[in-house]
Amino acid sequence: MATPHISAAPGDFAETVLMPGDPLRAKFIAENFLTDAQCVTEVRNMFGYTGTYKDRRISVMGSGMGIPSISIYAKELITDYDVKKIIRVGSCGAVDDSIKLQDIIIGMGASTDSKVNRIRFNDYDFAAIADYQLLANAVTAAKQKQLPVRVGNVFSSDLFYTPDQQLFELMAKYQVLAVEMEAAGLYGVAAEYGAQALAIFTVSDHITRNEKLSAEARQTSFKQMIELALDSVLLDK
Ligand SMILES: O=P(O)(O)O[C@H]1O[C@H](CO)[C@@H](O)[C@H]1O
Ligand SMILES: O=c1cc[nH]c(=O)[nH]1
Repeated sequence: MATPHISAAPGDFAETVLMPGDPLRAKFIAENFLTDAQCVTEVRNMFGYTGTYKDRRISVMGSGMGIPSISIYAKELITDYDVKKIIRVGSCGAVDDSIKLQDIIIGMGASTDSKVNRIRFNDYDFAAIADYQLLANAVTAAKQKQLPVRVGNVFSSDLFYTPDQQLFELMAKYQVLAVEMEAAGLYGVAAEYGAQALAIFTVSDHITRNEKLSAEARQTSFKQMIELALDSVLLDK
């Protein structure tokens, strides 16, 4: 049955869904990495597709920007479409000095200034963490490709344009690698509804060094991240 935000029919989604923030990145992934991809939902232009990657049925759907948006789609995919695994494939802004543009980061945990996990966890601190098996598969796939990745803590911010620039120094001091806007919410939803989740990022900006990827470099490095995510799914038996 359709939900308020997803018009797909039962069974239209695969067990695993890759989720970029941008619905056009979902379309790009479906058209360039999956075979026989069918569009299964387009409510609000938040496109979702299901196709095949190396004989494995896989879906890809945009999440929109920010924790409220990904929380809606992730919850409905899990509770109404029987999705078991969600892998966010996003961009991020690095705050750690040792990280460079185009690096790939795997979010082992996600700190946040959002209240969502406190709302669901009786106002206690909830450790928003990746699913261990999905994380281990992504690290194994990266090793097989000889693709260097950084694994660690990211910060899911409610504000893209934060007025508090000192926050970035605090993050770096606490070994947070990068800032993005959804992982802590995704990990909270997965915990609440018994699913598995992981977030992988390409570094598109370096915040403290004020650097940005060119459009061309963004495309190439997203490709590496997407192939890493897809190949990590194949390691899942
Ligand atoms: O590239 P995506 O996946 O959208 O991720 C990042 O980009 C958006 C901000 O520009 C936020 O959604 C942030 O998390
Ligand atoms: O949330 C984000 C994503 C990419 N780059 C940033 O600076 N912030």
